[in-house]
Amino acid sequence: MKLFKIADLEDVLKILKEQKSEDICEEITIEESLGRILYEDILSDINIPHFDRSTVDGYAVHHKSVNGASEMMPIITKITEKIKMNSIPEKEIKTGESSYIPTGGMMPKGADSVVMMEYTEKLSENDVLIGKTVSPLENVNSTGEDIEKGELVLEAFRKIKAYDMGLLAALGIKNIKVLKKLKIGIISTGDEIIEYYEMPLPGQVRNSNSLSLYGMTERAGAVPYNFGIVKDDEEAVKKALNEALSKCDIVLISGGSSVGERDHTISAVESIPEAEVLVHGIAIKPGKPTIIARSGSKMIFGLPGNPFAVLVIFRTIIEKYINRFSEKEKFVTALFDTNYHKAMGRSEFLPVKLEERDDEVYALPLRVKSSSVAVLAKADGFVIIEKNKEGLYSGEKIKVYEL
Ligand SMILES: Nc1nc2c(c(=O)[nH]1)N[C@H]1C(S)=C(S)[C@@H](COP(=O)(O)OP(=O)(O)OC[C@H]3O[C@@H](n4cnc5c(N)ncnc54)[C@H](O)[C@@H]3O)O[C@H]1N2
Ligand code: MOO
Repeated sequence: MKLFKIADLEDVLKILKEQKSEDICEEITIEESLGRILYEDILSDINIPHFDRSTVDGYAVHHKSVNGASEMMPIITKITEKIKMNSIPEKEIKTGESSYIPTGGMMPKGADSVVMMEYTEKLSENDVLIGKTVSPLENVNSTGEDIEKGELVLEAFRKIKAYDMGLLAALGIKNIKVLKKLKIGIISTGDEIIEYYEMPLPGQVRNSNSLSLYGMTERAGAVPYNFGIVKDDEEAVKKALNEALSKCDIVLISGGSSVGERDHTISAVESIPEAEVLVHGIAIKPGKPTIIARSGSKMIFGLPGNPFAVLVIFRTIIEKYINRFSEKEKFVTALFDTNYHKAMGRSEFLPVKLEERDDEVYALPLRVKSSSVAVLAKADGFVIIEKNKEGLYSGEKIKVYEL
C-alpha cells in the first residue's frame, strides 16, 4: 500500500531553506534591477546627505541669536549672505547674523537652524526681522542623517523594490550583482486535459493550471517555459520531465501527484537516477499530495491537479523558494466574521473577503473546494489556520495575507 510521508508546512519550508542551490549571478544595471534578487550586500561609501542642508526656504541662524523671538517680539538680524543652490556659503554666521537660504541649500558655518520665511520680514537688503524661536537642528537635514558612510543599506538576497532603485542611484551605484533569473518548466498532465482554446467534450477539462503557474512564475521574478500537456502515461511523463529538467532550474508538474493508478509523477521522479524525493504529502488543505524532489541542483515540484491547490502550493511554498525566502509576508489584521470549523491535522489556506464596518475590518471566509478556478478572483487575501487549531471563532483577531 502506498502511503504519503505527510510533512508539516513549516517543516517543508525548513527543508527547502536548507537546500543548497548553485548560485549563478550576473551583473546588471540598476535600471534593470526591479524584482531581481540581490547577490551582494550593499554598503554606502558616502554619508547621505553628504552636507548639512536646509529643509525650508528661510534664514539660517544660530538658535541662540533668536532665542525668545516671537511674532509680537521679533529680533533683528543682519543678513550676511544670500546662499545659492549648488554653491558653498562664503561667510560664517556670527551671533546676531543670518543668511538667506533656499530649501536644499548648504548650511553656512556658525548656523545650526533655519527660520522659515513665513516667520521673517525683510526690512532692507541688510536686515531681517525674525519672529520665531528655533531649536538646534530645526529645519536642517544633517550630514549622514539618512544614511551613514559604511552603513549596510541593502542585504544580499533581498528582492529589489522600486524604491531600492532610487536608493541605489543616490549611492551612485551603476551596476549590481543579482541572481540569474530561474528558468521554470511547466508541465500539465492528464488524459482529460485539453488546450484552453479548445472546446471541451464531456469529461474534458481546459488546461488552466499551466496558465496560472505561468503568471505566478513571472510574478515571482522567474522565467516560465511551457512544456505543454502530457497524457497519463508513465513514459510520456518521464520524457517530458527529463526534457524540462535539461532546460530549466525548476520543474512544476500539475496533476498525477496522488497515489491513483493514473498518477505517474512520483514514479517519473523516482526514475531519474540522481533524484531524491524530499517530501510526498504536506499537511495543508488544499494541496496534500504535493511532491518535492531534488535532482542535482534542480528542484521538481509535483502539484495536485486541482486548480485551487496549485495556487495554494505555489503561493505558500514555491514562490518562497524562488525568492530565496527573502520576502516578508505582507498582512493586515482583521476580525474574523463568523465561526469556522476545520479538521485538525492539516493547516488550512482559507481565502477571505475584507469588509469595513464600524471602523473595523472584518474577514469573511469564502467557501471553497480544491477544484475551484474562480475563488481567488473573488478574494482579497487569505488566512492560514494552523494545523492544530479546530477553526476560527467569530470576532477572533487574525492576520490576512496578500494574495
Ligand atoms: N486515495 C486518495 N485519493 C486522493 C487523495 C488521497 O490522499 N488519497 N488526495 C486527493 C487530493 S487532496 C487531491 S488534491 C487530488 C490530487 O490528485 P492528482 O494530483 O493526482 O490530480 P489529478 O487527479 O490529476 O487531478 C485532480 C483534478 O484536477 C483537474 N486538473 C488536472 N490538471 C489540470 C489542469 N492542468 N488544469 C485544470 N484542471 C486540472 C483534474 O481534471 C481533476 O479534476 O487527489 C485526491 N485523491
Ligand atoms: O489537497 Mo486536495 O488539494 O485538498 O483537494
